[in-house]
Amino acid sequence: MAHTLGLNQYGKAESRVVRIVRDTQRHEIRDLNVSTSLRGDFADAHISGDQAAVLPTDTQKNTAFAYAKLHGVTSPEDYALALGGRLLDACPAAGAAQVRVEEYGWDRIGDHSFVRRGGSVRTAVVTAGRDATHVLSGISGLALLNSTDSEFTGFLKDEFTTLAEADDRVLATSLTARWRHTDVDGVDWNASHEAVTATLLRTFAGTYSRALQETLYSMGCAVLDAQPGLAEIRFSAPNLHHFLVDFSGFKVDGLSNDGEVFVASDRPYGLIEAQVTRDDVPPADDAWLAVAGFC
Ligand SMILES: O=c1[nH]c(=O)c2[nH]c(=O)[nH]c2[nH]1
Repeated sequence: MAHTLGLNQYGKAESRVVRIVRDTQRHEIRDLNVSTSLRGDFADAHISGDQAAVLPTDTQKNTAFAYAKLHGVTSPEDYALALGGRLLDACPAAGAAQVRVEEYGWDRIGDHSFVRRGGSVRTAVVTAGRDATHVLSGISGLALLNSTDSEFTGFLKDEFTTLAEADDRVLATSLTARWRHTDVDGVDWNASHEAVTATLLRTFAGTYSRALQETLYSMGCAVLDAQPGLAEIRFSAPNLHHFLVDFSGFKVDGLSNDGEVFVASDRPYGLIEAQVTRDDVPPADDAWLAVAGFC
């Protein structure tokens, strides 16, 4: 039976390219999800298995990261035009290079601190009992990122440890937090939620971090200090790793990566969870019963 190769294209999907511009104290961030596809005369790759015309998807991905530095990212369109042009030049068999970009927006909360636009969800859990009523307010999916002032060093090492000490890294999380109110009468719930969220953002942005653990504890202390009506706060914080892309193998003169281009990894992730309580307030296990996960 005769067969014909029909439409085909190939490329690397969903490279999570994070570009930080850190020429001054005030950093800029562009956070992209980049997919590339090449189309053209790739019949040999499919039919006879000859890959001579194929620019590997791995190379397409590397180019996407390299171009975040070499060309820069002033807009998804401009970056995609540059990357598409380069891929077409690099692969003579291609008749077209398609670059699809999704950009995640971040709003500034400090010189090197950002909160992801949209996405977070406000939560409330009320447990109305015969003797007491408990209110947990909260937020989930609050994505925060510091592009410097974060380190992770001095940790315990054993024969399986390969992690390098990092004295300047990206710290990013998608925070879930719940906080328990001591009093439930006469509370301006909206104002309270706004104030706690503002303290969380301000403390995340303003705290030098030696670990996400330390950052969470600082955020918890700051919230309890600012809000006398709160008994405790609990956090569940994935450590959303941003790995520095290694440009050292690329044959491009002068191309270095000084904390400017990262690959954002979604899994696996560290999961850092902590509770901070006010010393003089009794616990209320009822309030947390059947709240999923750590909080
Ligand atoms: O802030 C961090 N805390 C950890 O416990 C940890 N573990 C790890 O590998 N990286 C990090 N980062």
